[in-house]
Amino acid sequence: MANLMRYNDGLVKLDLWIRRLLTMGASDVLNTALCDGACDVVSAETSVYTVIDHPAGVLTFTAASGAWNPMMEGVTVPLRNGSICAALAACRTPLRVDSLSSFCRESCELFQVVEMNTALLVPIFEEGRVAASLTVFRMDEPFDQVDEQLLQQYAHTASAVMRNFRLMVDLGHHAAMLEKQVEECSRAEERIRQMAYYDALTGLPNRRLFNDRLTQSLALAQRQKRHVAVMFLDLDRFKLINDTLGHVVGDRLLMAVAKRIKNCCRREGDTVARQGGDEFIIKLSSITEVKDALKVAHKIIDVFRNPFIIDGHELFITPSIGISIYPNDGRTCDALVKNADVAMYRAKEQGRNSFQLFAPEMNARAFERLSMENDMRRALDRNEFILHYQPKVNVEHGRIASMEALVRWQHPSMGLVPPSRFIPLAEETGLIVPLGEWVLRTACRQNRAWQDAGYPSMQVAVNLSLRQLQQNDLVEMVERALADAGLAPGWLIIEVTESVMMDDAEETIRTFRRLEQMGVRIAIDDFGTGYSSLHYLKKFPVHSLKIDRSFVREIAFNPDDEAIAGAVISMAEGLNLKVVAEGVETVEQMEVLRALNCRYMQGFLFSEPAPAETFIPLLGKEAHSYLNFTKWC
Ligand SMILES: Nc1nc2c(ncn2[C@@H]2O[C@@H]3COP(=O)(O)O[C@H]4[C@@H](O)[C@H](n5cnc6c(=O)[nH]c(N)nc65)O[C@@H]4COP(=O)(O)O[C@H]3[C@H]2O)c(=O)[nH]1
Repeated sequence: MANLMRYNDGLVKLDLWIRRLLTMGASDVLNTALCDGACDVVSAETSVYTVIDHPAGVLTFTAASGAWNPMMEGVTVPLRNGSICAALAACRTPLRVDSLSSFCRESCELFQVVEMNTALLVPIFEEGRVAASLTVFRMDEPFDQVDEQLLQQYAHTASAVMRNFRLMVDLGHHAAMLEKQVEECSRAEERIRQMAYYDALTGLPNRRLFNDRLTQSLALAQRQKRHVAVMFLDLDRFKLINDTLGHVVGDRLLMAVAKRIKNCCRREGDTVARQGGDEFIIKLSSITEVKDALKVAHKIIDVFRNPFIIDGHELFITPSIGISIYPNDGRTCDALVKNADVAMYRAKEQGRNSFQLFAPEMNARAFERLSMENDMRRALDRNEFILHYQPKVNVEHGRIASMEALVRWQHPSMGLVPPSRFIPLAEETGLIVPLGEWVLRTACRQNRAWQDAGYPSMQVAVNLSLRQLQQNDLVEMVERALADAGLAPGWLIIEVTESVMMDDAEETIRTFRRLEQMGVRIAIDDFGTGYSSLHYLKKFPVHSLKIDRSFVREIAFNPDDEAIAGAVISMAEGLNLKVVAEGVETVEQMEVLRALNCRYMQGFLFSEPAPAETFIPLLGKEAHSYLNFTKWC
């Protein structure tokens, strides 16, 4: 009887605690009922997560740094006396089991406490039956880093534990109860561990487990004076595959990629983890010198040479890898991963499908990027951008057929900066939107001014980036720019790369249709470098396509490039599209292209992009006599 009273007393305490949570606000409870005799559980460093499973729903509270906030206000339910089913608490600072146990013993000293590896189970009896159970899980992560799915799994486990308890107690299996319960909880713990430390899609360790292992390897490497390599791997153009072929194919590709990478890193001490999205991180702790890490990087690049066959699609994808080495490139997990990431970006800039070792200058580069971003924000107001124009020539008679406007930045200290150095940053930061509008307006105005000055009328092409294409009011912006410049829409060509077009193909088709209805012409830039989806090509209202420079470069002596260019030209003819070959630098290239029936060409052979003043003579009636190719004309 005394026991029962004590149990009931405990239950009332717990109920009181939860009632206080509901009525007083959590922070007060924190300092009163919950902390009662258990201050070590809740400190400024501690996050606590509580789930009370109730027949009418789940009540959830979160706490970070000691402040409690209701997380899911919508599901707050009133609790009836004695209807508490389960509670769950998670602490940010790793708590030793015995300190948790003392917390429970002290605050609910009358409860029977079952200790497990990382959890405590506190059955709460009422009149000889299990009325509730308090399940306390220990977690090593701050609450805000624990994902929702995992927390739900905890809540689910807590209530499953309680149900089993009730059942077993009801059946009178008191003796076996605790043992079975521990077993059940261990299995649940294993499931939770799997979710907490492994990536659900690929089964690889996740970032959390990776950090744990890296921390251990670094401690060992420090004692043994050895190296540890960290690699940051990002798949090139993965998004394109995801967007064109769908997430199911994308996911399967990631699984296959994970397998191949794992096969390259099989030594003891190697860990391949998924960082998220299409990013992987790798730890190699068995290396004796930097060379060993480079060998592995080579091996990884090599295993990507063969295509991945996913759902009947033959997919080619390449990785970009950045490598940092302990202790030279960093002594902590964060520093090593960050520097490997910086090196990975460098690998991407260098043309993808490659790896880069971290070098301290790269951080200087990151700093340079930051100051460049700041400069760029001011550059528009200061009129530091200028346009250069490059002719597209009709090689049948040597006259300029149209021109392309290419932006440059006249930087006060760096001089003339080419677009390759600032367009990607402008895209990343969103500055491309105002900059792109400036380019469009300036090119339209310039074209109109040349027409007014009596030069032969011709189209001007302007490049459009992904960010601009995603603008809701893009069509209206183009319309306004044309109207303000007084230029008829037919004199404007919008150039968009294949990959940008495919980012959201259906939306692009809608936008292009509206532009086409307005009279604007559309060209596909860098054709052949993206997915070259013929299915879509037919659907896009485009008027011309530009054969990418990479096919033109070796066309005079590489039969494959010649065959590709030939195929593109005949296909374009079939679809009634104009073809422009980009990057024509030599007479030989021009001859091969001409033999393939390509009439329009652009490249240094004819003229480099030039500022408006220098471009004017090319516009004259005698245009061909000003072009470089008069040499062979
Ligand atoms: N090696 C070689 N290169 C040649 C030859 N002929 C022309 N080029 C270069 O090829 C690029 C053609 O432009 P793009 O493919 O649209 O590629 C452009 C375009 O994607 C982007 N870009 C330039 N201006 C703008 C702009 O106003 N807006 C946007 N969104 N992108 C722009 O920057 C890229 C690079 O522009 P540029 O440096 O001006 O580089 C230009 C041009 O200078 C040649 O014979 N040989």
